[in-house]
Amino acid sequence: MSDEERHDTSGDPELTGLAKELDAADPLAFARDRFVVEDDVIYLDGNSLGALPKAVPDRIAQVIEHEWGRLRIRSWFESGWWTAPERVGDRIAPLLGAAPGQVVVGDSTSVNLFKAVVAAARIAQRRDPARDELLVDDSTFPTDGYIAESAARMTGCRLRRVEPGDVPAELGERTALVLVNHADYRTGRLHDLPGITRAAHQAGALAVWDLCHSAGALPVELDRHGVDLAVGCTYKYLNGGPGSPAFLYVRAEHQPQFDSPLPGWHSHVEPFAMKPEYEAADGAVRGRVGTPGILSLLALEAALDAWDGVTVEQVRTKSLALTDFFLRCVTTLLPDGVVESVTPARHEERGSQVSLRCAGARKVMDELISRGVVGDFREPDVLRFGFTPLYTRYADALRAARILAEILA
Ligand SMILES: Cc1ncc(COP(=O)(O)O)c(C=O)c1O
Ligand SMILES: Nc1c(O)cccc1C(=O)C[C@H](N)C(=O)O
Repeated sequence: MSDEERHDTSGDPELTGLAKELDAADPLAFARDRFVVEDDVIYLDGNSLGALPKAVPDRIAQVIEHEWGRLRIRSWFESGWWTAPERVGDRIAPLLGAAPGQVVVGDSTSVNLFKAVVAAARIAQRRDPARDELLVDDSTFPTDGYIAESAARMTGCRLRRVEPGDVPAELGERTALVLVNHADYRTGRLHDLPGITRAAHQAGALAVWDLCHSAGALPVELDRHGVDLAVGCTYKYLNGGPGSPAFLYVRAEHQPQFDSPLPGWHSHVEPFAMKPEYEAADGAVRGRVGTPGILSLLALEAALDAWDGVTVEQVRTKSLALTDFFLRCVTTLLPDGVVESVTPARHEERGSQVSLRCAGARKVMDELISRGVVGDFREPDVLRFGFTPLYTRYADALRAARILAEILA
């Protein structure tokens, strides 16, 4: 008898058998070994901070000892530090459905949001000076709203918060841009990126997307859907580490008009000429500002090795299967009515997390964490469980649901 069966106190051996079958047939099972994960902790918080990829510590030790310790200043060019923002951008690009040369990595998501929103407003206003309205997702992660508010003031616009589903109806001839979170951080709802982008274009506006909760979790297909600008963090499903640099996507056709509100010297056409006059470089480089945090950037680059031989389509298939299975376990094992899923059941509307509303959610999450199930609590009453297909097993989903059932029994 296996450990799992011996501990099968749920009275539901069917779920145990199913988890075992699903794990045995999982084409991504091999990827778990690429991460530092323990068998006695179920980590369902990769949508906040991804687990540590095993390739990172050795690579960072080498960068510190050799590139920084010995080569020192020479590493900017001899070790490829200078071009790392574009190089790492091109590593991430296929996961976003972007052709090379459109993604640059550096700064935080908040800073990239600022660049993207101001630059998009400037592009829209250059086409039509009467465009003075920014539409922002009213359920957005707060930083986007704060930044957009400031960007609106800077560009002489006014900000209007609208529900993502209402964006098509709310667009008008004064709309400069819409800014929407692809997946809602609280509920895990996936918004209609192709439809909202299309509607924005039909109204003559630009579409800017925050991909923090979708990059590395599902196919985004930025080029195919005509997205204008996008940003996202790399410390969630891309596992780049705490504070790892964010990415900025500027569609190739907009790059010549991309007028950065933060035109630092790393975005200059001739940075080492050190001229007083600013002249923007071409291409994705234009999205850079100043000296990037090289250790974090190179940690992210090493972390991306965890994707070798893995497609984002495979990740999406497993993510939906994992979240379906977790929801089934929750429905089967928990007493009726103690939790309510606020994550859409329809696959087209679901990101890679399950959020359950529950009375006393904060205390329940504390208890889950003390019993080795790490998710997080989000105001006001949400238990949030993120599923990272590269290292999460179906058996983990089942065990998490069982422990939740024990707590809520
Ligand atoms: C949708 C979204 N945008 C932005 C951020 C954060 O931005 P930053 O990395 O600048 O803190 C987060 C998470 O922290 C997020 O979930
Ligand atoms: N970015 C974070 C941070 O700097 C500290 C703690 C948590 C985070 C997060 O990523 C929060 C996350 N974006 C969320 O969706 O809630």
